Amino acid sequence: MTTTNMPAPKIEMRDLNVYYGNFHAIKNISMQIPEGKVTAFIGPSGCGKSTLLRSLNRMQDLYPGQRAEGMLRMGDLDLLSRDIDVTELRSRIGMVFQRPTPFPMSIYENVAYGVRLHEKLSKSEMDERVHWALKKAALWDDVKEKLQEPGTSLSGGQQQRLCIARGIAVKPEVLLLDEPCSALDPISTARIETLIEELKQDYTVVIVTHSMQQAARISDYTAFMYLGELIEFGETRQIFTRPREKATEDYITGRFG
Ligand SMILES: Nc1ncnc2c1ncn2[C@@H]1O[C@H](COP(=O)(O)OP(=O)(O)OP(=O)(O)O)[C@@H](O)[C@H]1O
Repeated sequence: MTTTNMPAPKIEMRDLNVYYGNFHAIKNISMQIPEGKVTAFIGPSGCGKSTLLRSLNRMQDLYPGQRAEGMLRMGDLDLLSRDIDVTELRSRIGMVFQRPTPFPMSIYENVAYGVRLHEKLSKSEMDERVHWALKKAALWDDVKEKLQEPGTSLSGGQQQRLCIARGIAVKPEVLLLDEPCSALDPISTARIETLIEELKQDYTVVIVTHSMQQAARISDYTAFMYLGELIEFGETRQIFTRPREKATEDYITGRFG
């Protein structure tokens, strides 16, 4: 499914199907995720948003019995290939989860850990990278005096920003966010939303959200899913003001079901 005047695609999928055993979770989805924009996946619980998101960086491989078929590419890279190096892939397509998941190590190490897996940096280069990522994640001022304290000592909102810092420290091309604000208070949510707006200058962002307001505020493109199908995909402004499908309209106006 494409829309007019769409920016260049970063990730393309065609007739993508994902199964858990016999259960058909993602049904024939075709979509182009635009580069340098924020794309939101919305839809009622169980429609397949997280499954689709996890398929993009093969986090879905961790779910037993799952399989994916169809076409899914980032440039020339076949994202469904058996031969893909998933560790390398996840450094190019990073992910932040619903609940903040800091590693049981210091704030500094939380950010440096992933970088060490992929790059050989000197101590000063690593210090610079950690500083850069924490600043970009709007966390530096909160933690600059206590980088050696455990990541788990931070508040929930700070932990989520730490996870975003960890995600961007490896300089991915795409950042996947699976309901990143669902465990956060409104102030932390607002900070993360501002951060996402800034991140799209450097990254392609895909976010799963249950909040219509959040999708409308921060995304450029929106995909509405229902029962594993992509019902409508387009510019967020169009989806929220002139949806083409009745189901989309019912969902965004809260009349669904
Ligand atoms: N590990 C699994 N094994 C079997 N079925 C699963 C598994 N994970 C998800 N499913 C099923 O796949 C479908 C899509 O689930 P998914 O979590 O992707 O939906 P979602 O739209 O992200 O839901 P929510 O908004 O509630 O998080 C659901 O019917 C769900 O029950």
